Amino acid sequence: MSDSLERLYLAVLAARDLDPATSRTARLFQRGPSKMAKKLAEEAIEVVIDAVNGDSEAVIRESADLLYNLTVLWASAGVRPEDVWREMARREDMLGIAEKLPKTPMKLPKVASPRVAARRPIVALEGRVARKRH
Ligand SMILES: N=c1c2ncn([C@@H]3O[C@H](COP(=O)(O)OP(=O)(O)OP(=O)(O)O)[C@@H](O)[C@H]3O)c2ncn1[C@@H]1O[C@H](COP(=O)(O)O)[C@@H](O)[C@H]1O
Repeated sequence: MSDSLERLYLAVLAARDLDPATSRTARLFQRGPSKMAKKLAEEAIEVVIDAVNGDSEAVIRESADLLYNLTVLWASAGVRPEDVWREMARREDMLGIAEKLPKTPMKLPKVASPRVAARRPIVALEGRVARKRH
C-alpha cells in the first residue's frame, strides 16, 4: 500500500502546478489548505457513513478518495509519506503495531535506541484486548 501512496504523492506533487481548470489537484492547491482539509474531512465522513451502512464497496471507493485528499494535504503541509512510515515504525518498535502512544506525556526516544532497534516480538495482550471489549 505504501508504494501506491508514494506513487500517488509524487503524482500529486507533479499536478500541483498544472492548470486548475483541468486538474483537481492544482485546483485544490490554488484554493489552499482549508479547502483541502474540508475535502479530507468530507471524505472521512463518507467512509464512516458507508461503513455504518455496511456498504463495503462504497467504503473502498471513498477510502481511495480519502487517501487521495490526505496525500494532497500532506504535500501542502510539507509532509512526505516516508515521514509517516517512520513515525509508524517508531510506534511499532515501542508499543507493537497499530498501538497509539499513551495520552499521558511519555518521554520516548526520538529514534529507536539500539536496545529497541531489534524489534520486540508483537504479542497480543489478551488481557488488555479483553478489557477493551467490555
Ligand atoms: N487519485 C486521484 C483521485 N482520487 C479521487 N479523486 C477525485 O476526488 C474527488 C473526490 O470525490 P468527491 O465526490 O468528494 O468529489 P466530487 O463531489 O466529485 O467533486 P467536488 O465536490 O470535490 O468538487 C473525485 O472527484 C475524484 O475524481 C482524485 N483525483 C485525482 N487523483 C490522482 O491525482 C493525480 C493528479 O490528477 P489531477 O488532479 O486530475 O491532475 C493523478 O494521479 C490522479 O489519478
